Amino acid sequence: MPMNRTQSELWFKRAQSVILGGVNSPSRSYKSVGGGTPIVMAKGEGSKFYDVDGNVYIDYLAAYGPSVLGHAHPHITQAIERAARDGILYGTPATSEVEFAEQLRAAIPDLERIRFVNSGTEAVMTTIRVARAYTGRTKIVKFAGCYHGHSDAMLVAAGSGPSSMGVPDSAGVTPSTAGEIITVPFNDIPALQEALSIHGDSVAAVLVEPIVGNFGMVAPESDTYLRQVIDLAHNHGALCVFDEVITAFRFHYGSAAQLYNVHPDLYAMGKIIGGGLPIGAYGGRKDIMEQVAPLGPAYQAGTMAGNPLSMRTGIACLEVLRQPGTYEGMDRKAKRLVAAIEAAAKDNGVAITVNRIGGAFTVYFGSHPVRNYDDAMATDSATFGKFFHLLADRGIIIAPSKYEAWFVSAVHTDEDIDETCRVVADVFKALAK
Ligand SMILES: Cc1ncc(COP(=O)(O)O)c(C=O)c1O
Ligand SMILES: NCC(=O)CCC(=O)O
Repeated sequence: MPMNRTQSELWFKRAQSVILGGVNSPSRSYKSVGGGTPIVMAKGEGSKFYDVDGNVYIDYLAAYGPSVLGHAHPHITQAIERAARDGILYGTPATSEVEFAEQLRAAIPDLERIRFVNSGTEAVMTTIRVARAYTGRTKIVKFAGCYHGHSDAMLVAAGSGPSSMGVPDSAGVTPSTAGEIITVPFNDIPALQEALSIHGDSVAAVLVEPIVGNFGMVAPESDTYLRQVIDLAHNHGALCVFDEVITAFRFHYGSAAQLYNVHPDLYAMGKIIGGGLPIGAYGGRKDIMEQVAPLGPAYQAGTMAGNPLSMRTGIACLEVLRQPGTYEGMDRKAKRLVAAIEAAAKDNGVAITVNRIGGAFTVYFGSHPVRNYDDAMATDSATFGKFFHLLADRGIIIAPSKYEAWFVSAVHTDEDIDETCRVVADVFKALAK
């Protein structure tokens, strides 16, 4: 029995007549999966989504990362209720921002000083400004296919949504802004060396997703890669900024930098640390952060920055993530799911490559290893599109793009995984037909 999606169709039609493209973020459209009407959700509870037609789905989209505790987690809901009773926005200093910053620094000691903002975009955008202020230089080295939000400078060779929409280099970005960005392939030290040997004197920062999440999940190829990236930046008088918007608190209670035992100068964060509420944060070395007003000459501000609602929800999220076994559970469940995906693909003669890091993974259609953006682009988009729709029609939600990840959350049950394994077996059978 095909799912009835009549109400989704009606709502999406209504959406398109008032919201541009029917979506508030292009990634939510089905443009890169062969089209179709995006499913309109009515409710989330635990690991499940309920759409406006009453269909139930298991959610591996996790709102593109933040929903590490699933939907309506009681501890999060309670924190929101309590915070709402105390007033959600002060425009003054408040205790919650101090407590939250202390907890983040306790987990990631490199965050000597922190600032809260409202999105990952803002966090990265500001680290760039701070790096420029500190070094007196203008250029930024980024890695092709990494996505760092939608600030002008970051829309050069951007993976994720921009790539999925066919606009990795956005219109509306001035040539002078784009000209400040130097792009090199990920996992390629000689290319970085070459770029820095040409432009090194004018580079303010090398900016990297330490574990990439935006041309799918791609880890550094060697344990020393990130150390080499940082050392090369420093050898040329540049800073190194880690964009940990996806990775912070994703794989363990802390940063990706800690997994590789390295220390970037600045970090950008977002997503998980807000427990589902809007948030971004940046921080790092005290002498660098002191560039920012009121202590220094670089400006960054925000009416909503550090609002008690996001702070107290973030604190509540960290409280749950600290519970023993949380990350082991996500890793174990994702491992089991990936094994089932690989077995189903093999049984049906469908060539796939899966990159998994802990509870996050990407299924690429192709047999070649995916270690950079070019490799990800070379995977089969049409088959991914079919895969996406076959899953959705059987009650499994993942991101509608081959450049994103499945996120197993702390609240996916073993039964969810069992059910997903069954669906996946069926989906690969259908793909092979
Ligand atoms: C690595 C990375 N940096 C920055 C961003 C931008 O964050 P936001 O969408 O909260 O602005 C994202 C995701 O969107 C991301 O994946
Ligand atoms: N990994 C990329 C994103 O999380 C982007 C979400 C969005 O643009 O809606």
